[in-house]
Parts: sequence; C-alpha cells; structure tokens
Amino acid sequence: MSTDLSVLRLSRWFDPLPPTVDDVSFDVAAGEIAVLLGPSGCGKTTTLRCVAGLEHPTSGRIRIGETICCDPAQGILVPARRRGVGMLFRSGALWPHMTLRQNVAYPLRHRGLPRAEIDRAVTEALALVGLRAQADRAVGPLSGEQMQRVALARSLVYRPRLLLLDEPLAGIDARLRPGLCDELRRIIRQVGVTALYVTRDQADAVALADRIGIMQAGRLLQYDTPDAIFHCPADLFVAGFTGASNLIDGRLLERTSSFGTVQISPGRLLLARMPGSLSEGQKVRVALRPDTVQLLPPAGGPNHFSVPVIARHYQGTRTLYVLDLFGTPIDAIDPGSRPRFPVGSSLPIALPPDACWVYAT
Ligand SMILES: Nc1ncnc2c1ncn2[C@@H]1O[C@H](COP(=O)(O)OP(=O)(O)OP(=O)(O)O)[C@@H](O)[C@H]1O
Repeated sequence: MSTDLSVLRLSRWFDPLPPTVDDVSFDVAAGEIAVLLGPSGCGKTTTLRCVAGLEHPTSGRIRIGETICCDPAQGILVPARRRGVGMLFRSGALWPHMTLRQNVAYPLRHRGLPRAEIDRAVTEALALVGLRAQADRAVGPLSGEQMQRVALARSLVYRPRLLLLDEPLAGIDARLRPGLCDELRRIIRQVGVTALYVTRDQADAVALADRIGIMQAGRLLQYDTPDAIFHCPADLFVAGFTGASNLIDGRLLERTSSFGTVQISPGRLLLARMPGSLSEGQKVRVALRPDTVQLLPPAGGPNHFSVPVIARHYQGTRTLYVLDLFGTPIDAIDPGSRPRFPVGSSLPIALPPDACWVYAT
C-alpha cells in the first residue's frame, strides 16, 4: 500500500517550554487508520493540528499524498484549506438552528458546487452515518452521539483524502462507545479515506486502529500494529500503558536472540522476552500484566513457581489476588464469580515467557 500521510521528524516548541512534539516520525498507508494514544498533554493534538495546518511546526516535514504540506526548512507551508483534509473534533461545532442537511451541505456550498450535486452528496453522507431519514430536521434536539454523526457526515461530504479525528467520542456515554468505534471503522473503510485519530482511551484505540502510536512527553515511543504493541511493548512506559502493572526487578544473567534469563532473587530465574537490546549483567525490570499470570498451570515449562497468596479482592465476576513472588508483590486475575484460593495458601503459578517483558531500569 502507498503511503498517504508521512510525518518526518516533526517538532513543535512553545518557548520556553520543552518541546510539545519532539522529533516525531510516522507513516500512514492509504486507507489505514492510525491512532495516536497517550496521556493528557503528551502532544497528540498538537501533532494532529500540525497535519491539519492549524498549527505551524518548528521543524520537520509533513507530506499528504504527493504534496509536501509543510517543511519550515524549505519555507513550505500549505494553508489548512488547501490540504484536502476532513476534521472531526470533540465537539462537532454544528449550527443548531440549521437542519442536518444544511449543516452537512455547508462545506460544499462554501466550495460553490451545483445544487443537484450538493443534494446527492449530502444524502449519501447522511445515509452513511444512518441519519438520512432525519435530514430535514433541526440539529438542536439531537443527542451528543447523533450530533457527532452529523459532524462526521459533514467532514466526509467533500471526500477528503485524509480524515483527522480528535477524541470525537470523548463526551459520549461509555456504554455506546464500543459500538460507535466499530461503526466508525466500518464507515472509514467504506469511504476508503486514510485516517489519523487521537485519543487517551486505550479501548477506542484498539477497536479502531490498524496502527497505534504511543506518545509520552512529546515523543512517539512506539508505532506499530495493536497486536505488536500489546504483545511486545517497546519500553516500560508502553508496557505500563498496556496494563503491565506488575514490575519485578532483577539482573540479566544470559540472553539469546529475543529472550533473556533474569535472576529475580537468589536461585530464582525468570525467562522473559527482550523487546530491546540489553547486556548481560545489567540491572533490569520485568513487566507483566495481571491477566497473563496463570494460576494452577499444567505441569512443565519455564517460569513455574509456588507462591503464597497475601491478599485477595473479590470483584464479582473475577478475583484479584496479590501474590508474593520472592519478595515482590504481583497481581493476578482469576476470572469467575467465586474466589478459589484463601489468603495464606500456597499457589502454583506460571508466568509465560512471552508475556514477561524485560527492560533496562
Ligand atoms: N498554543 C500553545 N501555547 C503554549 N503551549 C501549548 C500550546 N498548545 C499546546 N501547548 C502545550 O502542549 C501541551 C500538549 O498539548 P496537546 O493538546 O498537544 O496534548 P494532548 O496530548 O492532545 O492532550 P489532551 O489529551 O489533554 O488533549 C500542553 O499541555 C501545553 O503545555
């Protein structure tokens, strides 16, 4: 697939602060959905605004399709209205006194298209978001979710080559969001537009993305498929962001190409995956998600231990156990509506080497 959006070494400084966007590079292939995910203030929106042309980068280059839209070193800066991008923000910013049809038609009227063509495009865009029947009603009484559907239709009506979305589901009831993410993905695919989406919500990101970029303090730490991010996080921050809250300190004794043997206490060894390069003898930290700890595992294989249960928190449909892994407390989740193991009992566990990730401390 060809690259439709290319962001190369993008930086944005707001003096005298540290850079809001710090040397960020990523590509989005034609028709793909890329999601920038990270905590508040990490620079996601600023990156998106630079792509939109609403913010001027300090350095770097942005290419949309065949056009270099900005490259400060060469004095190139294509204005936002000439970049061919559609945008959808947290609030759709619709005109409440106008009908759905009038709202969606606005960008086309602005472009001076013939009326019949506008009518056809607007009907098609409203059908795409499931609101064709309400086309001639006013926008005012619509729910927040319906308003975002109208705003999406408006951002797609002129067939942009790139769609930029900034937390468009942020104000919407959490119960509706999984379904809306699926629908948004279907619509983006159906239209065939390339999309860049920014969010703080991990669940939205995984549901939508072909590729996820994890950002922290202006830097893009990892840009990869959701599968790669969740199965081989590049560093401790990304691992933490994917829910790897168990952290076990140790020393790397031995390494093969992608796995290392970590001593976690005298005579206790842990085989763990090494996403980056590490040296033997180095102090390391192993990260592990509580849902990957296996309780009562079948016999055989590496990383089998017997550990005491030091606390248990019954949560209705699952129980969270705190286990003492040779001096380090680790959490383990046991699905099911009945707690099985009492505090003080000794529990056989396995920590699958694929799910234990080792990093430099
Ligand atoms: N115009 C500006 N002037 C000065 N500082 C700015 C400006 N725009 C952004 N910043 C700084 O950049 C930081 C990151 O902002 P940005 O909106 O890109 O983060 P974000 O990751 O999208 O956060 P959120 O999820 O809260 O929207 C802000 O906390 C602010 O310090």
